[in-house]
Amino acid sequence: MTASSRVAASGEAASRAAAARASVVADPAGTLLALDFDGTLSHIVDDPTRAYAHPDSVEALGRLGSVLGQLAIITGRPVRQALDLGGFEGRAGLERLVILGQYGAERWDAADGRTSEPDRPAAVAELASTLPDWLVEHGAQDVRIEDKGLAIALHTRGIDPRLLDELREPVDRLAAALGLAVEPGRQVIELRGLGHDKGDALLALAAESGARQVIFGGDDLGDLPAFAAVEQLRTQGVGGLLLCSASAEQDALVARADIVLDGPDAVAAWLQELADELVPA
Ligand SMILES: O=P(O)(O)OC[C@H]1O[C@H](O[C@H]2O[C@H](CO)[C@@H](O)[C@H](O)[C@H]2O)[C@H](O)[C@@H](O)[C@@H]1O
Repeated sequence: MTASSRVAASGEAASRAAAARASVVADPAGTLLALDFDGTLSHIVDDPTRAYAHPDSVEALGRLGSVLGQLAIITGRPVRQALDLGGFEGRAGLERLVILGQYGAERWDAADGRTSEPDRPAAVAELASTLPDWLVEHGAQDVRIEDKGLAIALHTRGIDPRLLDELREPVDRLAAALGLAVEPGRQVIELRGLGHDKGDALLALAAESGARQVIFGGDDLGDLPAFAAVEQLRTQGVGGLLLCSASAEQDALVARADIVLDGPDAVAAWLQELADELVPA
């Protein structure tokens, strides 16, 4: 335990964390480690194109990848962005990394370097063409649009924080009219295709990899379905360890986490400790 990390308050969470960690150490090959990207592996920054993964986390993942059964990044980012910002491609130890992008709609396998992705939904294309005018009509012309192909994110970081709340109802109506899902996050609301989330993505990968224990770490609302997936797996006899990368912006994951870490620096320190334990120098 480092000075920058702390176990969640409840004794139950602490003993679950200790038991899950012992299972991981005893059976690394049966372990799936899956992590969110923004706010967990990378610090939150104003410019989404500059949210690089913490180098200590990437280094630790490279070591863990040689002993754990499966490593995964499960992110709202398109796979290509996660690869560019993470520096994962071609890195030693990450030969079996899987990236599940856009909340599980896209998949990239390091093993063959291939990406599978669905076509852009027609509703997202329609949204893209009407959104600039719609934002002006709603007094939100300063909102920054991030078009991710399968989804469109509306960023309010650096703008009056009340705008996000004010936009919520109109965005809900817009999404319902187009048949899109709304994905709220840290100073962002996304509109994306229906029918998948990080929980579905994690459950499918856990089944595919035959994981006997699953570690998942995240920081934001979009990670809650993955938390629920780990809770579900526990009821089926699969070990589960939930990490929260905590922030002043979002506390929804704290009460459900086994270990609460003070943001991406503490996540990196936790991964380094696990790598030191599992892969001694
Ligand atoms: O699932 P994630 O990996 O956590 O991705 C969720 C969204 O993250 C990005 O936005 C967030 O990070 C930005 C960079 O630090 C920050 O500027 C923004 O305020 C945050 O909401 C990304 O831009 C989105 O596309 C992701 O879906």
